[in-house]
Amino acid sequence: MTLEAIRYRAGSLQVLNQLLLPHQTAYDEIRSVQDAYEAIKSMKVRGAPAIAIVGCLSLAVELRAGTGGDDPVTFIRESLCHLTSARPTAVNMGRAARELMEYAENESMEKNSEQLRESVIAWIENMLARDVNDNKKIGNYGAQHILSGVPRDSVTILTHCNTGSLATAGYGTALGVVRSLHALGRLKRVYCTETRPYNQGSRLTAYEAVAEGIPATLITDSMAALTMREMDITAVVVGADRVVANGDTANKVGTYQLAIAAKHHGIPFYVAAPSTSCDLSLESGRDIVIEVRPPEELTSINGVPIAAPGIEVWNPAFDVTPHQLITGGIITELGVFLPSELQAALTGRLTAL
Ligand SMILES: CSC[C@@H](O)[C@@H](O)C(=O)COP(=O)(O)O
Repeated sequence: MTLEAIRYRAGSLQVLNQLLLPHQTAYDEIRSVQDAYEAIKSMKVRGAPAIAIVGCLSLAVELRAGTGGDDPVTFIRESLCHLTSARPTAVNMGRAARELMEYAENESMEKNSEQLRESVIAWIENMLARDVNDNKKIGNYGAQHILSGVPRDSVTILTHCNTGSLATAGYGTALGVVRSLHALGRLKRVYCTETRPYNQGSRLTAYEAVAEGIPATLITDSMAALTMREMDITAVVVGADRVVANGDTANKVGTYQLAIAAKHHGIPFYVAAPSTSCDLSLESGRDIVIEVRPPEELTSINGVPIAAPGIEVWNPAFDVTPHQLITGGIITELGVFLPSELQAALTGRLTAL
């Protein structure tokens, strides 16, 4: 079974409503940029690559319907600016916006509005295939790197949040590495953290693992250090929302404490992310804007209150793992790099932000 989180046919876009998973499989129609903005903000769609792809595809849908009239460039600029503001930490939407705007402006110099629309739509549609291809390369590089470090037949991975088909155009990043290990017959088991407060691990990663027959065990976030000590974890592999020039990485809150625990237990800690999640314009993780989400995500589950009424809440959605703790490496579609190697490896390959 292949999970299809994003359904796109020319002019029509549907997203799997991840707020309803794992109990209901329902697709929501995205007819406009505003629909996409709301789906991203409310986390019907989430995961750094998927946010950018759905945002841009919604623009393609509107362009195909003729929105923007004789001045598509202005419409594209305003739409991309709006979409980028939905969730600030992941860099992918901002990067896609920058690249697409540059492309649209260049195209507008020699094409009429209709031709410009067509070429911008084609650029956007290409994002889907590119992301899946990149993820498969990440899966392959990551699996080989992890296996090269161990004499064993099979490995045990611990992962966090959801970084699979539901967070990308398909296959996934950190979960893509797990998929590749499984396809090679070398995965003994993956431990997935529940990932409070939004439960991407228990609702989404567990759903993907069960659907595909990947041997997986769910743990609460507070069991991670114990699992590392007791369950012979070979490597911790997580995704990223933004990897900056020195290798510091913003990812789902809880990643930082996993990296500290992995270091304590001598377990290699990997970040798996496409180069589109890297941002060489920021020098260190201190410069990353961390999204703070509504208190209700902590105080209730599916509308049912679980916390003492009146308690104050702090709900940062992400944390930053310092590069010193990323001991295994950063797995990209271009290869696996130590944090200290990343900037040189990507310079000239990424457009400036
Ligand atoms: C391939 S997804 C990588 C990251 O975006 C993922 O680990 C993560 O932090 C997702 O956070 P979310 O808040 O669910 O969008």
